[in-house]
Amino acid sequence: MTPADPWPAPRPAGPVDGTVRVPGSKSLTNRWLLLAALADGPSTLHGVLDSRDSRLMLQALQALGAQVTWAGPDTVQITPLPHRPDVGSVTIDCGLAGTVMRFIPAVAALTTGGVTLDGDPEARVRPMGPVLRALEQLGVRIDAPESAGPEPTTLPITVHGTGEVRGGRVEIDASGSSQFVSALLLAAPRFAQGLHLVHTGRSVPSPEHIAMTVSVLRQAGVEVDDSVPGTWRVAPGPVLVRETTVEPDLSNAGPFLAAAVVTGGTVRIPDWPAETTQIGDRWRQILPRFGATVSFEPGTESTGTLTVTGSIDTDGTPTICGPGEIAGTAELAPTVAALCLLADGPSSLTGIGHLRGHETDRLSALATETARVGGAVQEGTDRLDFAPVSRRSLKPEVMQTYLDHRMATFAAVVGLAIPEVQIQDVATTAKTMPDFPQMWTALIGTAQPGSGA
Ligand SMILES: O=C(O)C1=C[C@@H](OP(=O)(O)O)[C@@H](O)[C@H](O)C1
Ligand SMILES: C=C(OP(=O)(O)O)C(=O)O
Repeated sequence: MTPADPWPAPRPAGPVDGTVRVPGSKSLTNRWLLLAALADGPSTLHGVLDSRDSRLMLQALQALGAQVTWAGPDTVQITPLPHRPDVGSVTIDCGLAGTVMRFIPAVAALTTGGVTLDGDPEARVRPMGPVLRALEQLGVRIDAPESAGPEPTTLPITVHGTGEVRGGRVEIDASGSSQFVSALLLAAPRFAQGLHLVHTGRSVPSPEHIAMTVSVLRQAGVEVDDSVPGTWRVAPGPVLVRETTVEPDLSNAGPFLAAAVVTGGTVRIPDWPAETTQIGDRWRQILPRFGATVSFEPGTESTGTLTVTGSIDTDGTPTICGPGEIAGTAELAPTVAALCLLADGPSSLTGIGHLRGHETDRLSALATETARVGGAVQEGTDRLDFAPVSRRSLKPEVMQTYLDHRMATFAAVVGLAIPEVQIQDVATTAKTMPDFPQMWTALIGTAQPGSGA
């Protein structure tokens, strides 16, 4: 069902009390799909996310010669790319998916033909230079329209694969995105000499996502040495996926957990992995800083239920502590920012400059939307500093989402505390969570009248 546009953000009648099953992780889905396409035999993946980004990844891998069958709503069977497939001249739509536009060029280099990658207009400003320069250092020819100059840094590009990538040592500056590193590591077992990747810049953002890449490669039997900080060595060799299950998306669990904090209610997320490389596991440390109680109850051997309960004042009003400084939240930043906007004390999100290269310039978008509803924030080059304002002074507005799924969920969390907020283009959440409007409405519907948000 197409949601209304603008969409009236549901307002809870009191504290929410619900259990939310979140779909598969975007980052794990797209890594497993890619590895299955490079594997030595067919694979079956369970818990696969069905969203715009994962469909784009599947279509890209199919264009490069993989065979894909949906065997259930979240189960996909994949027959890998043949050896050196001749794909002719193909165009791949990357949409606005960082994982597709950054991860696919190295896979395209393993085919023969001309593979053109393009995407949404907003994708054409997302940085990709370091991935392209690295592939060139490894002997891959890449070209782009003349207007892009001799060293293209953005879409559209064409990869002219020869069916083989030499591999070996390569240096890149990955301070703009961890995806530059992940992109090269994921295809590296199929490079003739494997890969010795050295990062030369400032720190790499989202280190959790690189740890995730290393972890999935190891689970697929690939030898990876990450013992030297800023350096990764991947041995050439077979990729063995066979059968695996994707964990739920803990980043996308964030807005639902935040609803417990904002309303002083309780939200449970089942199937939470006991151990994970997902950055969303940091909710366990982040949410207590806003006054919430977080508990984990083991269920199966490897998963349990995460429960978050927001804090309530003596007079029954939900309270959100000002957490002070929170560093390096990466893709969690928009949800954390919504809590900072509503918090009773000051807070700063630091080390998030690279969010300017996400689906939109998220620092600027978060600052603009915070100010739109009457929140107080200062935008720095790589930080946001929030000052507390009274909830009563916040204004109902139509919040803009900039084609960014996490700006839509940011607005939904803010909309819990301000009557009559509307969200422009909530459907943009289809990038990673197509059912968000229904799931959100169902959770907010669990709120019972009483002390309210
Ligand atoms: O590899 C991945 O799956 C991702 C890496 C991160 O990118 P950045 O390092 O650009 O933040 C993250 O923010 C993005 O949502 C997904
Ligand atoms: C930055 C994000 O996505 P992408 O994979 O497109 O980089 C995100 O989901 O927050």
